[in-house]
Amino acid sequence: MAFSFVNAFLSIVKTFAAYYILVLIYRLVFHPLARFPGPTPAALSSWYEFYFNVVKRGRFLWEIEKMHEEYGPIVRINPNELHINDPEFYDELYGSATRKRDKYAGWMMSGTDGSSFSTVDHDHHRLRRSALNPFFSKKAVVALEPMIQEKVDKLCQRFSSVLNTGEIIRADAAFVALTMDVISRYCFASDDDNLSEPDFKVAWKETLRGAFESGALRRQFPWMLSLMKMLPQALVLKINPSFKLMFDWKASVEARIKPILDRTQPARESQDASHRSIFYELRDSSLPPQEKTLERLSDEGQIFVGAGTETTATTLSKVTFYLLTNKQVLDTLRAELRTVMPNPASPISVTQLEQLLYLSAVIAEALRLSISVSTRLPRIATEETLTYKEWTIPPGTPVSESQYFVLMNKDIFPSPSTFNPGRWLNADGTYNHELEKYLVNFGRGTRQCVGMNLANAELFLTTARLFRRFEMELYETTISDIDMAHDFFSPVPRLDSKGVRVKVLGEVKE
Ligand code: HEM
Repeated sequence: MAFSFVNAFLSIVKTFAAYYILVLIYRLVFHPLARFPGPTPAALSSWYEFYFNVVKRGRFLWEIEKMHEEYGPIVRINPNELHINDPEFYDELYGSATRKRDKYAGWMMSGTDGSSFSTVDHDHHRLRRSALNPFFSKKAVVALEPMIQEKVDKLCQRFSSVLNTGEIIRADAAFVALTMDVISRYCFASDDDNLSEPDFKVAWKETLRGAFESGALRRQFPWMLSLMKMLPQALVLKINPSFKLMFDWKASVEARIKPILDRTQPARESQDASHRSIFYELRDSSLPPQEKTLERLSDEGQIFVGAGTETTATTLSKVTFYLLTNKQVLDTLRAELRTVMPNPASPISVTQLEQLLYLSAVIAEALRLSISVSTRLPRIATEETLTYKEWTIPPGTPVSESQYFVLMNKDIFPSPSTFNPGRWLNADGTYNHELEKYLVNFGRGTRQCVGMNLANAELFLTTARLFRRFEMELYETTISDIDMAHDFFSPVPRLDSKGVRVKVLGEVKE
């Protein structure tokens, strides 16, 4: 009996080995992507990417960079995907309302299938997105401004409260608290007031980071998510405790949306306010019932909380670091701010601030260096055959670009690692609008960031009000605390960084 069991086992192993060898031969010789350039190990197996993204933790981006250096602007980065490094091809790849692009299901492993962000099909995405667009128009964000101002007031109070105390503020965590409170209030009409937490609830930053990082693991084992959903949570956590972060995130959003759908929320706090809260409006919208379930809206909510916080907060951390290490830039900025804010605490609106060219240049440059969404963003052209230079791309192939390669392109942005707001201004002092085409942080095409106007409002108001009012210096913070060392979807600096820390020295005199 034992003997036949061993034989059976060996036969299974041999069959699998033979099958796998055939798969490898197919990928290398007969696959539609076989003629595309790239390293053989990447063409053979997705374990190549797994090694760099999971074992080495978010390092595949730099492997892709090396591939482009060796093989040119189009490379096969794994058995099924192509990556292009060409800023001029960006708009073509990301399509438009009429040039349809699906997302790549094999890439969308965020566990939020119901969100607009994770919606694979172009047309289905249009339906979901059309329900969200009105909340993020310029007009809607202007209506939201009093609430954003209130949150920036609170941020300033926290900075003011440590004056003369010697206490250090963890600015990166403060910015996550700010953006988290803003988006939560807008989505759910309530927030956790993270800005009042002594440590700005820095654990949230870790939660988001952990959830983003685990995406690479889920992409390698796509069955993992379905299995996780079937098993009791306690068991999943025993097997892999790192999923706790994702569960916490999901649970916290569900806990906010359920009472809205059940209509058990005590009062619609923002009912009479100038703005509408997103999830109340989605509940009452004309979306079909299957688009209004707790599960689908929780997925949407999870993405709002994730996408609307770390991205903007990272840019504010960059602003802080670069202004505090470039006195001349800070002085020039303050001189410009004085023209619209005669006193450090003068009231100011986003519309007024957006007229300031130097402030606009500082924010554009901080955004550029933020590489906000560092991961590649694959798309599939569904109704046309994409061609790139002499290459005809086989229909159905996921093709991506990465904003990192555009934002750090030395032909477009000479000395790309240098913080130089001046590059956004022409010699005659006007704004260099030609460069804006390459500021791709918010993405392009129909999937472009829905929260762009909100993010800009947060960036302009926070930068102006904080730096017009406070004299600050960095505390034990170096470039390695903000420079991307890992790509976990969003950029992450060295893992033992203690964040961007500042000392508030005083209030600006005039
Ligand atoms: C500096 C700040 C921000 C940057 C750089 C940024 C960047 C991006 C990018 C690149 C995408 C497209 C991802 C893709 O192609 O798959 C995106 C999508 C999205 N962003 Fe932002 N984002 C920022 C702030 C925000 C804010 C404040 C919100 C809050 C509402 C937000 C909500 C979203 C949502 C919901 C999506 C998915 C949109 C869709 O697929 O239709 N983002 N963002």
